Amino acid sequence: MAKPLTLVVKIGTSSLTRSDTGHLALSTLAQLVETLSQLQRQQHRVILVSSGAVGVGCARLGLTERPRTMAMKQAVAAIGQGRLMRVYDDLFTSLDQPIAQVLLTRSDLVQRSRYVNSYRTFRQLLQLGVVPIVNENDTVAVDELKFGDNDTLSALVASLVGADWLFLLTDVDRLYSADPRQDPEAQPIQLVQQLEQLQDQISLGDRGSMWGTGGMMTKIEAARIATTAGVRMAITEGREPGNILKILQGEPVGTQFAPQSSPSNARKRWIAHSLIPAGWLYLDGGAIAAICQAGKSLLPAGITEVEGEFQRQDAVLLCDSTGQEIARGLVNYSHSELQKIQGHRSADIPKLLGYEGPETVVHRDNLVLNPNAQLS
Ligand SMILES: Nc1ncnc2c1ncn2[C@@H]1O[C@H](COP(=O)(O)OP(=O)(O)O)[C@@H](O)[C@H]1O
Ligand SMILES: N[C@@H](CCC(=O)OP(=O)(O)O)C(=O)O
Repeated sequence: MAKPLTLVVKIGTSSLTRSDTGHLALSTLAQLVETLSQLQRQQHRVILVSSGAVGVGCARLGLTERPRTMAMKQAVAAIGQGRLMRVYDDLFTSLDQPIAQVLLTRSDLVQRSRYVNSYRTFRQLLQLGVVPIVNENDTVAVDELKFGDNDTLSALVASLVGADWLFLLTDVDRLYSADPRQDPEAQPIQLVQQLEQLQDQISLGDRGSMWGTGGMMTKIEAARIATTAGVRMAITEGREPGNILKILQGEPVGTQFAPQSSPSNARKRWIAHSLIPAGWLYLDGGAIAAICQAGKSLLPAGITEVEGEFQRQDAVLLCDSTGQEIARGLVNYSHSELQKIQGHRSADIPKLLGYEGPETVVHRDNLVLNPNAQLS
């Protein structure tokens, strides 16, 4: 038997619902459930990230377009999520496959203790042979702390659990050089080895289908998060969930994205992808060489400028003089402390602050090089 893999599968609203009526696409859902149950029986660990709460809620209320206000979106999602889970439970139960509902907000992945807790819950569910079904907790999420779209959420979940594969099921069969709905000349893209090369090859329509959010833009962002966390990714047709099996057998179906790095440790993945940076530290050439080439920690002497308001242990971006991101990490000093010690030797910290502090501003264990390098 093939080695058991951890697989995250995301299905978008455009595949779950019929664009003509807004009703659930039951045959797609049934095939998806069959495919995931089969993978589970083959000992793979499967997580489903399912959109659709807003779409299903709208259909329930007979709304003909996506709600615009936050309160309406949250109310509609509350209506749709329960109905969606009921359909999943009926379908999975008929194949004897237990499921669980996991609703996450961005803050669950920002705070270290909640991130670790979420990881433990996923691990336990997978050990129990359960398929967790994940969605954003739309009903309580606030604008500043929203994933915003489930492409990003699914990539962060894949990074959290250290998945082998992330599959994005959508209403086009793959990524094209341009939106195929608008450009009949759009060329299919089969394999993406390096995300930065993609930038010159494609143009992305700025919106998705009528009910989807984000279009291809958020799928490319998901690819950046997943592949830099060492996860392989594929974009494929949602109406053909069996494509997942074909891709796992090595068939060139959909668009596949090679991992950009070997998987880093879980703490570094958290720093790189889950945290929301609160400030910027601009570095001189010596500091950049020390952290990039020699793998050293960041010392106050190499900082030329501090921007933003942040506290100790917040996440910050480390940039060169042009603002280009070099790395990101957890900072040992607040912005006001750093303004006093920037450009100085570590030995002078007690004199400048009036109290002892760590020698490093960002310790190398809390520093991740170039998490965004692929798109910069
Ligand atoms: N370069 C591109 N290649 C393929 N599809 C694209 C591209 N640019 C934009 N799109 C659009 O993205 C849509 C899928 O995104 P979206 O509607 O958000 O799906 P989902 O609900 O699955 O997240 C497609 O229907 C397609 O029209
Ligand atoms: N959390 C929202 C999904 C948001 C979203 O990303 O939708 P989609 O682009 O269809 O995957 C919902 O359940 O309706």
